[in-house]
Amino acid sequence: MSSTEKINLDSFCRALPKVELHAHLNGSLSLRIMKKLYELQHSDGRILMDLPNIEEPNSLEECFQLFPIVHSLTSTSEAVFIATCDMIGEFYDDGVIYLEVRSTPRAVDGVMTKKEYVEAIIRGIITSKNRYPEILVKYLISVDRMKGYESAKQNIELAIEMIEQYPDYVVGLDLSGDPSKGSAFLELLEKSRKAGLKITAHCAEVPNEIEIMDILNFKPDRLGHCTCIHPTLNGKEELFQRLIQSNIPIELCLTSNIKCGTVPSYDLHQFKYLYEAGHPICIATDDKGVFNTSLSKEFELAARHFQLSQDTLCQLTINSVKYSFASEIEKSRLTDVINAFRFQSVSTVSNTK
Ligand SMILES: CNc1ncnc2c1ncn2[C@@H]1O[C@H](COP(=O)(O)O)[C@@H](O)[C@H]1O
Ligand SMILES: [Zn+2]
Repeated sequence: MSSTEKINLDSFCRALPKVELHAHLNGSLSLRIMKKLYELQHSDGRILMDLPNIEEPNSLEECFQLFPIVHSLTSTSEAVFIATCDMIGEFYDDGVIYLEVRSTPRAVDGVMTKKEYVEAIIRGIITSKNRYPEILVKYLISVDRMKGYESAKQNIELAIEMIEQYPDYVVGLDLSGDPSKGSAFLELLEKSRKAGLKITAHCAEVPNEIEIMDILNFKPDRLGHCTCIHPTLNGKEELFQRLIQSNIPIELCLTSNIKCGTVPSYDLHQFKYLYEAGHPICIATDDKGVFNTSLSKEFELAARHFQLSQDTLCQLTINSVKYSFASEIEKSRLTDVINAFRFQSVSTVSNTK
């Protein structure tokens, strides 16, 4: 690729109206936002720990060591609110028109309850509607597989309460957390499905055939990663075929998998096999702060490594709208925005020929 082609792809990916379906709030905080939150703690005289040098992780283990550092900066309702607003602002600046942010309710003794944590995020989303009217934001409440049954139950009950109170904002549930630990709590997730919450589950970030089959049989609305399923990535052909038959849309986060070391190189990412099989997929960031990426960069990487045309990138974004947890009216409006861009960019290309 020549440098002019690279610049063209860069600016196309930035201009493309994008849809982000897999972003963890605390993992998405850039160094700039972390420094701002740190200064805030400092000025309040509430320093919990010094902000260490945040190095990019080289493994899943190193990645999971970073989250407690970020969590120490979002340990009050006010900090969670600011983090939410600023993170939405960064996605907006990157050309994202629809964002589903996910986050695990966290209580801090004597400072914040799980409900206050969730309400701070919702307040952040509502406030951002005025600041950034062109981006529509929804919230998925996360269950951390590592934190045990009681915590999972609390989060799910809270999610059920919140979808009743804030149906425009809280739309789903996310199963996440260190994939090498804990449990998927599928029987609890069933309860939230009955309450109308959509479900997305991290699946197969590490090899675990039994759990992968359990998750596929549970049929979440979407899946995250699905890395160790293809035979070239520590999976098996039967598992891959079972995944393809499920037709469940998969959120793919290229840089996250490379930096966590679960995929050896971009060219060998499961994107290739799923895209070639015509499986429903979407491009997402996972933790744009921790992995120092952006949704535009992820689109650019996918385009470069899998030879995707600009029109295919538009189509992938339109597909993401389809797999989102937005309402049908919202989906129709978002699709119109992307189609308008697609039409305009096609006519610009033909006019310059
Ligand atoms: C890299 N791959 C991943 N796999 C699984 N879970 C992940 C993750 N990246 C992030 N999280 C989950 O998101 C939390 C941070 O955001 P919140 O505090 O919820 O906003 C992490 O503690 C973990 O539970
Ligand atoms: Zn994730």
